[in-house]
Amino acid sequence: MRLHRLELRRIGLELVVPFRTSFGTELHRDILLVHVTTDAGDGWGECVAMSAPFYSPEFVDGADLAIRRFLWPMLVEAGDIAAADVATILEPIHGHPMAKAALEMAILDAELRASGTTFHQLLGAERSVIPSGVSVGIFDDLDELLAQVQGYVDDGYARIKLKIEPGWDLEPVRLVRDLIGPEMPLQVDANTAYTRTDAEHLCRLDEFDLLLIEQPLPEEDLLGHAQLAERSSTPVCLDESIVSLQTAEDAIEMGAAEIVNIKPGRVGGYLTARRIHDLCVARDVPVWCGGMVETGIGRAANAALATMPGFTLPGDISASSRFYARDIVTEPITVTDGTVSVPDAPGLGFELDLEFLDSITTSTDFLDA
Ligand SMILES: CC(=O)N[C@@H](Cc1ccc2ccccc2c1)C(=O)O
Ligand SMILES: [Mg+2]
Repeated sequence: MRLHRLELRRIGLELVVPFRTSFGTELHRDILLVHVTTDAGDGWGECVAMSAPFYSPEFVDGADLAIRRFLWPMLVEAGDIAAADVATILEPIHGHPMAKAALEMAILDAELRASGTTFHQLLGAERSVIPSGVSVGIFDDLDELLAQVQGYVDDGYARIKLKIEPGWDLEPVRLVRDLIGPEMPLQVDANTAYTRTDAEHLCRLDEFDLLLIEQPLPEEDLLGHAQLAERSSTPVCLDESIVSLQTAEDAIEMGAAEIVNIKPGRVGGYLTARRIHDLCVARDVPVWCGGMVETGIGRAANAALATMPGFTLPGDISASSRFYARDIVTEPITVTDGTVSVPDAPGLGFELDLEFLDSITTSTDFLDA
């Protein structure tokens, strides 16, 4: 297809509850959406970069500039392209996976809509519902945490994930395990907050029968994660460390990743995410779909991806209402009996509520091919 125009649209959304992790507290999302117009129709993508580089090196203003200065001109220069070509065309640019993923997403959405295909049909997936997990932040006090967790249990989520950090780990996990009982799946996510010297302390989480411990150490520390995996009976799962197919392969080879959290934005796009899924299936490594507090655009695409067979663990594809009072799509994602129904609209699986979208738009800019 031939690219005609790119719209860079920034929107602002308040979170229904502050979302606190080991790297900070989010109250508001400043989100970059990309809208591509082509000779075959148009498509939308969502950039999952946060406002500041506390989760990974990218941030929304940087992604915006990388798209304007480098990524969009390279795609235009390439002429007649398909979504499957985007990652290769953008290969010369180091990093910026979330910016790249947003553009690939928009082109993929346009391609799928033009052919009347849904994303999960393209992926060849059999499932039409997926188990839904929820990510629970850090709170000022334990009572608030337990009230929030009880609410999600009542909502019927299939799995609880707790954010932890030094000073907020063993006790909250113990209390939540007592609250939800021994059967309910429970896992933790440290977002790189610990160091290798915390290994013995982290092994004390083994008593709570967790599904996994997610990214306890810094993203560069594959060896440290492999050493922890040796000592801990709780499987080690990587998130921030897995930035490409290569790092996924190396992490698995080193024993640093017993489970992988797949996030299309973090690895440069949905098509690379699919390849990482295929690698993990070949290596018998369970995967699940992580979340980046997406709008219904990313949420729909993630739900389709999570229908693939290797996604054997509940992901962080929660209901839109977990984070937002109102979503920008006409069919917000909802959770019923612990599952999300995979959207079956053509394209990535959403239609935009353009009136609401316009009401929360903070800037719009157009780049012609
Ligand atoms: C659902 C979940 O825990 N996501 C990330 C961390 C995270 C947390 C907060 C965020 C706020 C704004 C944008 C991205 C964010 C990502 C994770 O798995 O590590
Ligand atoms: Mg994580």
